Amino acid sequence: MSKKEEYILELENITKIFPGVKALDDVSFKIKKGEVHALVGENGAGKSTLINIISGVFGPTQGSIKVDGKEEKITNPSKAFELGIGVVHQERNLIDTFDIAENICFMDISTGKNKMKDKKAMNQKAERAMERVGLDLKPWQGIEELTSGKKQMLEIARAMCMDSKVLLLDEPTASISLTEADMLLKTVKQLKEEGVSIIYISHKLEEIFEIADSITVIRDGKNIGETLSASSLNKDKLIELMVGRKFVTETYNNRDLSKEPVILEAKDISSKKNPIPKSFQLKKGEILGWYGLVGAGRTEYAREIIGIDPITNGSLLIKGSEVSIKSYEEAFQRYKLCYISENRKEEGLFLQHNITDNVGIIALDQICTKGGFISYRKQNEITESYKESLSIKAKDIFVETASLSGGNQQKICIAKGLCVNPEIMIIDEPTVGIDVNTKGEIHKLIYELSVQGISVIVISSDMGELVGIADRIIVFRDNEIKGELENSKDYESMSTKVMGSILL
Ligand SMILES: Nc1ncnc2c1ncn2[C@@H]1O[C@H](COP(=O)(O)OP(=O)(O)OP(=O)(O)O)[C@@H](O)[C@H]1O
Repeated sequence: MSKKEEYILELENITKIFPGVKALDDVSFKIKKGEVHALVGENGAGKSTLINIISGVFGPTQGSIKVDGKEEKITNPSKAFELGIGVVHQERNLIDTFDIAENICFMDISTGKNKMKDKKAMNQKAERAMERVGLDLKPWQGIEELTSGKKQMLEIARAMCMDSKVLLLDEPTASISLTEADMLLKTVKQLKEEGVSIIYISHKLEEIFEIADSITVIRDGKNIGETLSASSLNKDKLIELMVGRKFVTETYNNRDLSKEPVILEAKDISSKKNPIPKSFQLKKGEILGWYGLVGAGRTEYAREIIGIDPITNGSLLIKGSEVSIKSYEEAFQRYKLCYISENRKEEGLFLQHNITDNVGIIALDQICTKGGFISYRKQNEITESYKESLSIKAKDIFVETASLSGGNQQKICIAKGLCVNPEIMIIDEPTVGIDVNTKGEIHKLIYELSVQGISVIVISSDMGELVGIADRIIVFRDNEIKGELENSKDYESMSTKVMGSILL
């Protein structure tokens, strides 16, 4: 077989320099037809930059790309589409004013193949695409009301129906349910059988070992060694290659919190949106895990507690006194209760603003002078101190937050939460899309906050995460609390108990 036939995509000596940052430094790898090739590396290693270069979002500073043996200049996304390169980026790329079929057939519309004239054909194409990924929606439905998991699956369906020769998937399972993820992995395997080549990025290493044939490790923008066959590696070895040293998972021992006072208590609270009553207690300095699959109703419950969705029945007590929180502003200003959203890009940060402005907006009461002026000196001092204490990796505090890695963005969200001197923190999916090393750092941070006396609720779909750090775990399913478990810190026995509660 000639080289032209063997490799569908070849990246040669790709370098990308952003102002002040060398995101990629001489990266090369090749991918064969019908191969699943994983790209792994820590947050900020340069994986998404590579995906953006292959899909024509921006060009490389140096280096070349060959598609099917021929050198190509992929100067824009339409060119990538023409070459048979489909992509699902980390950020959602759907148009709210388009219905499902129009979103799925977007490239047909924008390249003039179907100028929305043949709606029936579009609907049929959308139905076939959705069936392929197990989405049971109508093609004429709007997309605004869809959950982020469904939107993600829609983008995957769209990329899959483009008849791509190469499909780029950048963290496709970060915000979808386990069932959806299973379906996605099955579809990836099926596409591979059909001869499609797939570049797959994920921080979930189990997935990598389940589907990848070959793996390229990127560290600080550089290739680490040659492309490796997945079967020659194990998880520990892969982590070592990613982080550049032996990696040891920190363990947090069980604590006796029986004498600590209850800080937050919900007694049978429910709302219009979520009428099933639920109760729990949170002690001072406790880490309480809320486990459940995506869609189990945990975020909705948190929204009731922080005053976004009004509680219609039951009572909420803070330090023993019944409270009625009317807004999130009241939650954090008056009750020192802060919430860190799972959706850091859309709800957690002003992405086009720098780090110090993101922190300053929350710390206004600390940085405003008596005359109402902002003290930028004070604002920068506060931001610098969080940059230091949370080990936020950025050139300086004036860097645009959009350009930072997911892990560093998450730390800025935590810094913003800390600005209100919280007594209670609810952190929703703290490590989605975060690499194994930074995940460890964030767990340590949460543990340290709890040792300082802050009570933390961690909402997570990652059982390993909760078994690692939580003192107790509450299990959610279908908007109900199905169980409450002391954490033995033994993963096997906790999984059995959690699954037992879910199935009850
Ligand atoms: N538009 C940009 N302007 C400036 N710097 C950027 C830009 N995009 C990315 N970077 C920087 O390039 C480097 C690589 O980022 P990239 O997003 O490619 O990493 P990643 O491996 O995909 O990380 P993650 O796993 O968090 O998605 C980082 O230092 C990032 O801050």
